[in-house]
Amino acid sequence: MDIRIHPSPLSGTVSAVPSKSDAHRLLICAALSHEPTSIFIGGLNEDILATMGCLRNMGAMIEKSPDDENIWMVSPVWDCIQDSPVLNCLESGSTLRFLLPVVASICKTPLLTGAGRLPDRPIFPLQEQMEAHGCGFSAPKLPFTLQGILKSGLYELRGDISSQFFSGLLFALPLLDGDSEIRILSSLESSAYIDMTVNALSKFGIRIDRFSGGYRICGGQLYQSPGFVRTEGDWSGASFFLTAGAIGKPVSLTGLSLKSVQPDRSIISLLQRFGAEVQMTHEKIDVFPGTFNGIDMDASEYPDIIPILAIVACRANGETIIRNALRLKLKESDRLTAISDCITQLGGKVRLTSDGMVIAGNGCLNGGEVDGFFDHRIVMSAAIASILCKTQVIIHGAEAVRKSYPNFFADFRKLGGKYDVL
Ligand SMILES: O=C(O)C1=C[C@@H](OP(=O)(O)O)[C@@H](O)[C@H](O)C1
Ligand SMILES: C=C(OP(=O)(O)O)C(=O)O
Repeated sequence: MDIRIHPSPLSGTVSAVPSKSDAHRLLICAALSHEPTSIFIGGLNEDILATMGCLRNMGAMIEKSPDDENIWMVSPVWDCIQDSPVLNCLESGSTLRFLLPVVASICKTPLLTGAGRLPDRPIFPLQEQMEAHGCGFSAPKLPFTLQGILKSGLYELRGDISSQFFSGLLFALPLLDGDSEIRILSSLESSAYIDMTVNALSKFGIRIDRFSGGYRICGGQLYQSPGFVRTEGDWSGASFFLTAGAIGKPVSLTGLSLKSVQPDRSIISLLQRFGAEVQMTHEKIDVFPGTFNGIDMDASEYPDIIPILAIVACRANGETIIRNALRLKLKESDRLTAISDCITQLGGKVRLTSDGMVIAGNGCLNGGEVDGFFDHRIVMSAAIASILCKTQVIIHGAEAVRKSYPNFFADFRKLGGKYDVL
């Protein structure tokens, strides 16, 4: 689907969509519990559906409540566990990397598969450690079958490729006989995503001990359902419209928790560093434009908001430097190449560096035709970039938004955005 946007500022209020990061975690914990759990998820997307589909095939029942279409009733996998389930992770890195160690702990010969760029996204550090702990892979990349139940023990992983390897192990290791330890080799990036996992696990009675070099996990723990849990609003999806408020006219977002541990809540302090004005209450967050100056930022803790921050940088005066961003190459697209291509096509100035990029902002962009790179965050960033453009913006492959935010263009229109589908 190609979309033509006629530039105009956005303004008004939208509600945050549910966080897929939170939903994946709550669904997995619920499926591993010994009692049913009801989960409030205020809307689905393709990645959440991928996790639901995999858990169903492992043996969980996941059904919409007859009383409320946003409540999903999850019955444990244990009631109907399958020996050889097929797990189609679609394009969801989280689904694959979270469920790999989990399914290897409880199913004998699962088959895992995926779509889009997923088979080419790295799993080798996790794979190596799983192989060293009794689990064989039929192939180095998707699709593959696993053989042999995972064993407890000492796991050693680099911390600078994906935090999702750690999250996956933290879901699985409490289920095993015997205690385990995960040691972090190298610096740990995206650490707040692991905090999100530890947080979700604690809601289900699972204890993880953090020490300076890693995590200690007692084996033989039981997931205990809290009965009902609620998925948080998504700071990552909200970052696009919060940015619209910063670079255009005021925008408000509802449904976001100020106490959330989601790393992408950093969008607020980063927009403030650029010069935006932000007012926050428990009900809503209002973002207003300001005088923007370029900043120097480290991308290692919040990789998913870097594409939209690169667009903010085009609005600023002077240079913005983005450092420690190499992990962006390992996402749904090579996001460093994709976002710099988008900025260049729209008439902005950007250059790639050895670990990120430098953007020379001058307040506005021209407009033009951009590729969405089959990547939801690139499509949404390009749509928000149109606010800075003088002429129309055509985005190819705009349907990629369904991965995390299927109603993105409906909310864009609700805020006054003007587009037609070509
Ligand atoms: O744990 C999670 O929910 C996520 C972790 C991050 O991945 P990496 O740790 O691979 O950077 C992030 O990019 C992804 O969108 C979601
Ligand atoms: C990278 C992302 O997700 P995942 O790794 O789960 O595919 C994302 O949503 O930006």
